[in-house]
Amino acid sequence: MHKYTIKVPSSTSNIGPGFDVLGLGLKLFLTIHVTVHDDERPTTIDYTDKTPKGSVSLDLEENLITKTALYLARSYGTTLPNGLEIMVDNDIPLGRGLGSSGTAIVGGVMLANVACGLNLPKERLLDYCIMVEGHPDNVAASLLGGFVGSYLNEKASSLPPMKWGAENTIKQEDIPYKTSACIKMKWSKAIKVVVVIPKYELATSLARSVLPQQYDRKDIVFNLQRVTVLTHVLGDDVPNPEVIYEAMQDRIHQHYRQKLIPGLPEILALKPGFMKGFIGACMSGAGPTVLILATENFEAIGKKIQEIFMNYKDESGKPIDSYVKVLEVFNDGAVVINEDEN
Ligand SMILES: Nc1ncnc2c1ncn2[C@@H]1O[C@H](COP(=O)(O)OP(=O)(O)OP(=O)(O)O)[C@@H](O)[C@H]1O
Ligand SMILES: N[C@@H](CCO)C(=O)O
Repeated sequence: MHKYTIKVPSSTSNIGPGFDVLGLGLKLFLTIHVTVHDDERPTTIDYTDKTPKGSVSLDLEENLITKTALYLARSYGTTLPNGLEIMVDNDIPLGRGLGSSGTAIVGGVMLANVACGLNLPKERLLDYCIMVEGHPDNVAASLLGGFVGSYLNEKASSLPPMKWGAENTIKQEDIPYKTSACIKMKWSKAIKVVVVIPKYELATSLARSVLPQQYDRKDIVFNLQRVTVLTHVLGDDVPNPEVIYEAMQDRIHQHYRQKLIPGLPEILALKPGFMKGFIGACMSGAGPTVLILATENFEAIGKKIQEIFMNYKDESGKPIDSYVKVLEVFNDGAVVINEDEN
């Protein structure tokens, strides 16, 4: 019997105007403990108490980690072996905009890569992650770590949605190579991330469904200008809050999604100077979590955003409760740690 652990960082994405482009790995992890037994017992997956019972399926064909692993394995003509005892310890809240689905997908490809002895490079694993997730921002940040920008090449963006299950297996040679280009960019050590996480879920699929199919040219140019400037100024050793704040503005997604996140318009309107250390606020991924960039005073800023959320009501008519996390950027991406041979 031997053991190994797969550790995958969560991510935030978009960071304002960088819709489906920008991602940032964060020190909040999905940890997958794998015990490889020497017998042919059926492979199983389970979760620690951090994941509410019933919130995820334990069926290997339904669970996002294991079904992603099966998707990769089957494309290479193999499958997950028997004898695996998988225990998942997840610190990332589901459906909150912290890339939980992206980390599960990355965890799944890393699992198949080790369990099936595929030994594929991360560049190839990313192709599979993008086939599953459909957009590169979260999975690139969780797989590679750090502050990343990605584009999908024409092949990837014109592919039909992938289908689950053995009957829909696609051979690996038919899964496009290099579906995206990813670059890691500098993130200023002076800029910390505060996330305020409402206690309700917002499915990314719903948050994407409210976006328009077409945009005015002026809105596209508005975002292009800002995402270009933003990717540079977030690397400045001495951040300029006024420039970063303006570069964080967006006209592609946040405006259309604010009806799904009560309180968001008031939070997005907060400007540098509203509190010491505050730079700007935006949605984290598809929400409902709010991402705040700040240089100091992190807990106090988070508390103020919590108070704003409390002035609004959720679907049940109750004040919106939330919790605050101050998170460091994680630069190393997903890793496999071999435990001692028993
Ligand atoms: N560790 C996990 N194990 C199994 N399934 C998971 C795991 N993490 C996420 N999922 C699946 O992904 C769903 C959440 O994905 P969704 O894209 O809606 O939100 P998110 O990824 O948390 O937020 P965002 O994509 O905006 O960052 C969960 O409801 C669950 O079905
Ligand atoms: N860019 C994606 C991130 C969600 O994971 C979106 O905003 O829908």
